[in-house]
Amino acid sequence: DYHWPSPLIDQLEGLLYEGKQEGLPDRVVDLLAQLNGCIPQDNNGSTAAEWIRFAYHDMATHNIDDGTGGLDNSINVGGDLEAAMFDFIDFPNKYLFYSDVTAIGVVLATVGCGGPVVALRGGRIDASSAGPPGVPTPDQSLDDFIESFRKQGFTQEEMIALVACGHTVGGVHNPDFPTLVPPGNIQFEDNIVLFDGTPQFDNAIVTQYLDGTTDDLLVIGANGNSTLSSDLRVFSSDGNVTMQSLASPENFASTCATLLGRMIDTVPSNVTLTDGIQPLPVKVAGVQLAPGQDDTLVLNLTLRLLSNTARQVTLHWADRDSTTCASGTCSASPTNSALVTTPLVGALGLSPIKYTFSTPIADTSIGTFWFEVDGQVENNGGSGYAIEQDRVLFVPGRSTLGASFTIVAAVRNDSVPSRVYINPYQRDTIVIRTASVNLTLDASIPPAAGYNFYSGSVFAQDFTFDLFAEIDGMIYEEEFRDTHWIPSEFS
Ligand code: HEM
Repeated sequence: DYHWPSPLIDQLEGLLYEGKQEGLPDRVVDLLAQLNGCIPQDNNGSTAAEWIRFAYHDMATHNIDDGTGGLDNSINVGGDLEAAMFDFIDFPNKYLFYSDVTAIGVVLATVGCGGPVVALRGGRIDASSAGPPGVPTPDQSLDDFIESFRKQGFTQEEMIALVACGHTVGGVHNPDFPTLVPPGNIQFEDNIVLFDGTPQFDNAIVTQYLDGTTDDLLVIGANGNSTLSSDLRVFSSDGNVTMQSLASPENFASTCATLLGRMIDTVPSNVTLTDGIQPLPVKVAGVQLAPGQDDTLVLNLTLRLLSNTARQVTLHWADRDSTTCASGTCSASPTNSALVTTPLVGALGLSPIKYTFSTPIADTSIGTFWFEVDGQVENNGGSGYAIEQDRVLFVPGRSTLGASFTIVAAVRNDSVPSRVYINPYQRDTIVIRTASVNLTLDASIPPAAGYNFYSGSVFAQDFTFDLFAEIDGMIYEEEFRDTHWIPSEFS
């Protein structure tokens, strides 16, 4: 029973399977670019390692005895140093909680570094208060580690494996552990010593430990001092039985997929996660109806199919106020198609194709659309895909970003709105909801296709937004528009 995906699943699925960037912090988006997030930048570590460690630290507040804590973003409320990952408290956008974004970070970091596919569920809820301290520190005893991991829900063997899975990426940084790592000599660089000889997510952390070639400073310590040798205490705690089993790359990959999955699914007992998020077989995104450059409306959208074989794809639509197109006689072909390639779809053996449509609509307006794929109708389970309203529309083709930051909206000219405005969500390394911005009638753009144009300036370059018009006491809305749709800037 498939409908338009819910915003949450749409967001998570879109990010996972398409590399869609809507509304997500650049630090997540970084992970989408193959390996960019995996290779340490200068000597400052890698984004992938940061996410995996951050997620573990957030989750480490879980207490299996009373069901409290877990992956709930309490790390950002508690003022932990790690909070630099999201350095203010706000929602990335109105659909996603930070803790789901953190879970995505783990999935993308792992697969982006060549590791296994960790299953993702959605539905985490961000905490509003700090959790108890729970993160192990390297000077603690083995008994303390075993008790910490028991509280987090892991056995001793699972502890050994989970630490190995985490410490296959990243390393020890000079500013944090100056007794282990000397300072670098380049300004603004940390100096980092990787836990193993490869930045990738592989079992070199295990094999180098077993064969005695490890550079892991949490194993070898510094100057014969083993106070901070937590990895040594953990890895050797069962006589190396677990580490030996992880010397098999296949076992390492499958164990890490399971344990990292459990790590990100560790949530307070009152939170219920969704089922595992799978790629939708048919996915429609970026739907935008808007007046074009002449006197017609243009429908823009993308259709993503999972199959990697090129298909015959046709878009059909039915008009909003008449029946001229009702039987599907109004149709168009894609203007473009492209393979979707991300580390995740690659690891899953998928190579989806995304079809782009940009179609002038000769008739008044449209109400629904659907597709024909190799002669088969794809109509969203029978209902078609609805254009909910056409009274207020974002006009990417007339909006400009850069010097003027102008967002243009079209409002049907059979009414006068009392207010047209947007709520922007700025996307940077952080994502922040900024104040509403009013759009006012813009006389410099002549009316077209039955619409008047409204515009307003936003002092941000890169954001998503919701667009509203108040007309005769009703509020009409276009949700989740994206400055990336503005062709002059982002084509
Ligand atoms: C006994 C438990 C653990 C201890 C004592 C421990 C300790 C440490 C220490 C001292 C560092 C170096 C941090 C720095 O220099 O800033 C580190 C880094 C790291 N830890 Fe752990 N850790 C433990 C468990 C875990 C677990 C379970 C994970 C995830 C599954 C994990 C993931 C990481 C990652 C990815 C880094 C590298 C971060 C970077 O390079 O920026 N750790 N850990």
